[in-house]
Amino acid sequence: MSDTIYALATPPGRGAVAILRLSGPGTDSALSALSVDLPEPRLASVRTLRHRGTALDEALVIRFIAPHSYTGEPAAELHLHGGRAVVEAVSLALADIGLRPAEPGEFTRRAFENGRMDLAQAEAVADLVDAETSAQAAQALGQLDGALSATYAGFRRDLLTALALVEAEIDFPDEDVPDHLARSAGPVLDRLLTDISAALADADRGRRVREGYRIVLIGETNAGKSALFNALVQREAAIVTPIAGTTRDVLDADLVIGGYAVTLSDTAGLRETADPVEVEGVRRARARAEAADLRLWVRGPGDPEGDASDFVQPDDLIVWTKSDLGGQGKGEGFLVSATTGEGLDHLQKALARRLARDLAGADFPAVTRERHRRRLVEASEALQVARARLMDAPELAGEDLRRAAEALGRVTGGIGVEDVLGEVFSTFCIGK
Ligand SMILES: Nc1nc2c(c(=O)[nH]1)N(C=O)[C@@H](CNc1ccc(C(=O)N[C@@H](CCC(=O)O)C(=O)O)cc1)CN2
Ligand SMILES: Nc1nc2c(ncn2[C@@H]2O[C@H](COP(=O)(O)OP(=O)(O)OP(=O)(O)O)[C@@H](O)[C@H]2O)c(=O)[nH]1
Ligand SMILES: [Mg+2]
Repeated sequence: MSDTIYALATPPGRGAVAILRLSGPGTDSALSALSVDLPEPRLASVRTLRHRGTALDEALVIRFIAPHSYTGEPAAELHLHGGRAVVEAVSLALADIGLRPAEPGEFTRRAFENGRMDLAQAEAVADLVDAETSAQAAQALGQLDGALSATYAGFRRDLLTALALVEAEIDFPDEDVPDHLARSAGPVLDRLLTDISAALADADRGRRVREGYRIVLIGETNAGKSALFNALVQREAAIVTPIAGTTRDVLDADLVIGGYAVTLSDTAGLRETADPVEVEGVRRARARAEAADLRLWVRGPGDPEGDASDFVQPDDLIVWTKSDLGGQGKGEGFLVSATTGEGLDHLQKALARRLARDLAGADFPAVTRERHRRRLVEASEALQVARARLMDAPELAGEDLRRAAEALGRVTGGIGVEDVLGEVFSTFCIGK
């Protein structure tokens, strides 16, 4: 049996109301120990909390009985007056009564362990608490609602159908014509492989929403990258001087464009140089540009005509700077001035359109974390091996399918292959 835990559910410090949350089998006795006459479950009730003869607060108490609580255990919330002394006194009283301060994430961990939510939903709780943009919140809420879990449940259903067919072939090999397996399990596996490849091809979308879309400013020294960076983040974050080679480190700033989280990076200007500090800066600039989701190729009026194919990609955007100096730009791209602000609005709108193009999708992404992507890759690899062995070595194919099922199962956690196989097999007739 688990112990009974407590934690402050609201931010630390002074506030109008502070909420202490309790969960575990000792919840009701803890309430009684605070001389609370137990309220009706789920009915907010005002009670005076006392400990060792002293009144601590007049609190709003909500009591939950198992399994109808967030954790699935007996639980309670103490809505206190949000003064530091009140919170401190009630916390000390709970510890004195024998409750233990919760570890980070422990309430949600208990909810997971008690089957109130799966692993992907538990991750969604963390994402929702961390969400700072509307897109992050919407994605986390969808995942909490089970959208990601449903995708994996679909994959597993197809996989287990194929596995059941393979197992049937192994158990009753003589009853079928030789190409039975290829005809029955083959198409199921092919469709699943196609669906998983599509999910992997789309794997960046969920990650870009959750972690932020990475935009990197890249170009020659003195092109005006740092001035543009400052204009976009609306503060003097980067040093701007007329000296070529001013920026050496990569400078990151978080911003929100069109409801999406963006990490914008300013980098060292690209040039051949003997200065070892700048050489390292240029190396970092290139590495960042390569890893980015979008590069803005920043070009000054005096920049040489260059072939940028080793650091920009076809879908990247070109920004011509210093339009106030009379330059018109030398081709396609956006014409801006960090000094006057000309063209910035236009550029920002184009960025918002690009974000919407890359991040908005009709379907909920199958991947919002690297962990999900790795499991999908694992499953896809095992499935390809299984597909190739289906005819000649059904026993081995069966093992590969189990490996794939396990990889997929780990995304949402908990469900063993055997459990679900039992479910699938129960719909089959004997001898079929
Ligand atoms: N005060 C408060 N606000 C909160 C939470 C909380 O725990 N306390 N939440 C926590 O993060 C979120 C809400 N999530 C919750 C999910 C389930 C249950 C719960 O008690 N479920 C029961 C009863 C459902 C019902 O009302 O019918 C159940 O599922 O059986 C409570 C909160 C956001 N707001
Ligand atoms: N008139 C004008 N000058 C600009 C503009 N943007 C940048 N400059 C000037 O151009 C020079 C170089 O600007 P930076 O932003 O430091 O250029 P950079 O690309 O970051 O250069 P490195 O860090 O050396 O790679 C500075 O003197 C800026 O004041 C602009 O829009 N208009
Ligand atoms: Mg710079």
